[in-house]
Amino acid sequence: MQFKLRNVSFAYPGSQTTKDALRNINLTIGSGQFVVLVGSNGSGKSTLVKLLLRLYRPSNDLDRSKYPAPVNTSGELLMDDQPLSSYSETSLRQSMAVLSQDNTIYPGFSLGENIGLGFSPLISDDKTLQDAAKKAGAKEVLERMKEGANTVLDPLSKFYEFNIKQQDNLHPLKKALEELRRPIEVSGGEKQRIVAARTFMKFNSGNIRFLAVDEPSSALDAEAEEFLFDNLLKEREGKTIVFVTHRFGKLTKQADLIVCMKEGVIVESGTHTELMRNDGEYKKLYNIQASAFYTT
Ligand SMILES: Nc1ncnc2c1ncn2[C@@H]1O[C@H](COP(=O)(O)OP(=O)(O)OP(=O)(O)O)[C@@H](O)[C@H]1O
Repeated sequence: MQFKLRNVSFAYPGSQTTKDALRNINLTIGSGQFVVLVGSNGSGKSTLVKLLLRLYRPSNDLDRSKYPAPVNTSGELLMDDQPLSSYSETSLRQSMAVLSQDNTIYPGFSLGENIGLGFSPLISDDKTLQDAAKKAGAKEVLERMKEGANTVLDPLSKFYEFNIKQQDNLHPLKKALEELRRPIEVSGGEKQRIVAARTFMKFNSGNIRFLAVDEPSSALDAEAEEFLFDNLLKEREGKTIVFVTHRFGKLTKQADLIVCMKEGVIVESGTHTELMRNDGEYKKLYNIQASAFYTT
């Protein structure tokens, strides 16, 4: 999947900020390229990813008969040389996968189903579920639970008590009720692993041509993060991948293209070696992180 952005500017509807979230973005992402977006907080990385996923659109790219034009947005966004807006929502959702900071576990579904929803035709296929869980580091989470993949964190059930006196703590049904009401808690990092497994499950459709990864690892420990990122890159097989990260080093060194953003504009782009030769923003950010590991 190839993307071309031509003079794309974008402001969030109703935004109170003085500058647009993206300004005059010109960028080509080649088919099968691994692109890493870096830059300081608020520089527009997530907004750019949301435009590629068509969660928002620049106004020239909209069918104006259907949408009122939002202010301050303009430009052209092409996917495989056609306006992104010309593709059906369904075909886009089927060909794109996203892993973001959102770690929603759907209530009423078991952990296994939460993973399986990534590709519902195989939701009951235990081997595929376990494989997806393993690649995301979620296997240990399932193994830790008494009921494994059948664990439901929030069953969305209501329980009523009749004829059990409040003060009768010895009543056997009272104890059973308390057990039923107790929510099952998992940590933020464990939730992120389950959600990541859902993305690996989605790859089973065989239709994914674009993967967007937007800082999904804020709650993961360093080992889990490296394991997840390595496994995501193993799924590359011709997919175009755009990765948003604040961590420099391993990922940026492997990238075909690093796009460095600041205050809504692209300030530099190139490979790690090229950008380290420039005395620009990327080198500055890289050196700040690297200095934390220097010995004094
Ligand atoms: N939903 C929104 N409504 C209004 N303004 C928004 C919204 N989301 C982001 N912004 C603004 O758009 C700008 C770009 O935000 P964006 O989230 O794209 O930055 P980012 O580079 O991904 O930041 P971070 O590294 O902190 O995740 C910021 O000024 C931000 O405040």
